Amino acid sequence: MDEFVNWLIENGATFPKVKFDKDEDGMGGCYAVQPIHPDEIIASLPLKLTISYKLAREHLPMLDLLGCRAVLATFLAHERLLGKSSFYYSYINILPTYIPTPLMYTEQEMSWLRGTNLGYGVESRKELLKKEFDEVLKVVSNGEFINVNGLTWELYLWACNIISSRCFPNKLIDPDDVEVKEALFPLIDSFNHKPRQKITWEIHEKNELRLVAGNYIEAGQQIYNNYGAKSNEELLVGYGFCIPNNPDDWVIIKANISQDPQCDEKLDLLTSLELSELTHFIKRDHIPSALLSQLRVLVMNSAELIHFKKLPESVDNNITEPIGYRNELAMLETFSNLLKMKLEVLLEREEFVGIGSARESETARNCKIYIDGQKEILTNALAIIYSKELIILKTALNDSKLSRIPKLPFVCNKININNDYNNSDTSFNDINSIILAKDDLLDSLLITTDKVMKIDKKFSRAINEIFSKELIDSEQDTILILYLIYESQYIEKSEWKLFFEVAVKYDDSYIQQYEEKFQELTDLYNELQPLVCNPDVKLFDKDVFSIDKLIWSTCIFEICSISFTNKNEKQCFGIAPL
Ligand SMILES: C[S@@+](CC[C@H](N)C(=O)[O-])C[C@H]1O[C@@H](n2cnc3c(N)ncnc32)[C@H](O)[C@@H]1O
Repeated sequence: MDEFVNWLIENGATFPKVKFDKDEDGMGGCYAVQPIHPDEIIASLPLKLTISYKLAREHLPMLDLLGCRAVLATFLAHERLLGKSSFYYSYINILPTYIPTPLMYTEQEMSWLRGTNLGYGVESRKELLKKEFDEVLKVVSNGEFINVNGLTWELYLWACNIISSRCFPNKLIDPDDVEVKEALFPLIDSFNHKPRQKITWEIHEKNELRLVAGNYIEAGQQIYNNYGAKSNEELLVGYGFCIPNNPDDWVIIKANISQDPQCDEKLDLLTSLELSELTHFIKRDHIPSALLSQLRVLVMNSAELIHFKKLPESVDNNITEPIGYRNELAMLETFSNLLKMKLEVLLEREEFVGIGSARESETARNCKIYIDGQKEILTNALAIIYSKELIILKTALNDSKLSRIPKLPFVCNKININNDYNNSDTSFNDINSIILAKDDLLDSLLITTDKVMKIDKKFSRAINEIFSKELIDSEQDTILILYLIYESQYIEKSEWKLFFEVAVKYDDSYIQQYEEKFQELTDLYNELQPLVCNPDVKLFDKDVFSIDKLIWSTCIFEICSISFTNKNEKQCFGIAPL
């Protein structure tokens, strides 16, 4: 370390109140030897000591066609091979020889990341680097500048890890730099990271990089840098460590639309709404509103899609707000299922087995911090979504009690949601009680097979005659389609009188499109007709169960139904009657 300090001082670096030391775990860092005041320069480095991309390229012109990282990594590896004859020897000599990023993990260590986002990405990242290294080798083997035999994959990987764990943006010294490039600043890279630490990096008179304190630092305290608002995933990949309860942590969520039969149409709509970015970052207390907006489009049924696209570009089609109860409930259900799936994979992981060495226990510690953070963010997000679901269900029930039934299809009807909806917090801590409350509200609001079979004995008897017990579960959609026809005969007495009044009058271009499904529905009609009109079953008289009625009820079902998971984890269908 002394040699490094001398090299810095000889070359004009200043850091009068800084001492290099190790903490109780042996990690190197910088400590204040005297109090440091806000705005005081902690350290300054003459830019001639920078290892920049530009410098590396000047020394390695044969790598012209390769990217920034490849050039910088090759330069660093080359300087390390030069040993004492390198100008940077004193600096390279203090660099860690092992940086615990997942790129260096053994198979056993990698197994601890199984099921996480990182677990999927590391191998492909390594392959990419290996290809890049092969390219470098191909190019340098023709020149004399580089000690090709010494340039091993292990050395190249080390250089890549040094760059990811110590680099600063090249933009600092080259503001016109349009690409994202990196540069190494000896000394300035000796400070450890603390999230939200107040500190600034300043270029002085184009020849000096200064680290300036943002707050008071007592003598003896560690002086921290701020590597930026980095998640644990970024910190682990780039730097090989994680921060417990990292306030800048996130979980990455990618909306998957490829299976949707209306994928192209929805992607076009998302593009026109400037919502085509499918990758989102969920934070501890924040779900990006763009993700909710995007999911509203992705869960649209055909009727909602057609009607939404027809709306004039006005406040009416503001997708940043709920566009209808069905759509919103479907969106929240889809989102909560996505979160649950991600969470379950993490909860089902095996515990960290096979920890032997100190290195392994350090890796396991970091992996655990990362995974615990992911679990916590997912659980919080789930709680936020459930609380939104409760609000929307309560509002819907209230509207239904006040007979505020809008026109079909239920899309872009103004929903009066209070401000809590967008600011829903996670102040409750018992997720199970919220699931039960949600289930009760869903049960009160929706028309489900369980419910109609309970309240209508005649219908229930007939359905039990037609369908076996197992089929009643798997054919919930058919049963509800039959129920729509059945109940439309008794509108006056119906519990959902207002809904049926609106539904029987529904006849617009959308229902006409259903004529295209005529053949498919005729087949269904021919299959059902002998069963439902059977005099022993007595569900329908022959004249009631017509093909037109089946077209109408199938259409209403598709417009109004949602699929949801009840408290017993059973997948159910329900008709949202508003
Ligand atoms: C730019 S260096 C910082 C100074 C460093 N300790 C060194 O090796 O000179 C970045 C490395 O320091 C360590 N580091 C920085 N901040 C840390 C933190 N808050 N917790 C744990 N390790 C940290 C990590 O190993 C990281 O790869």
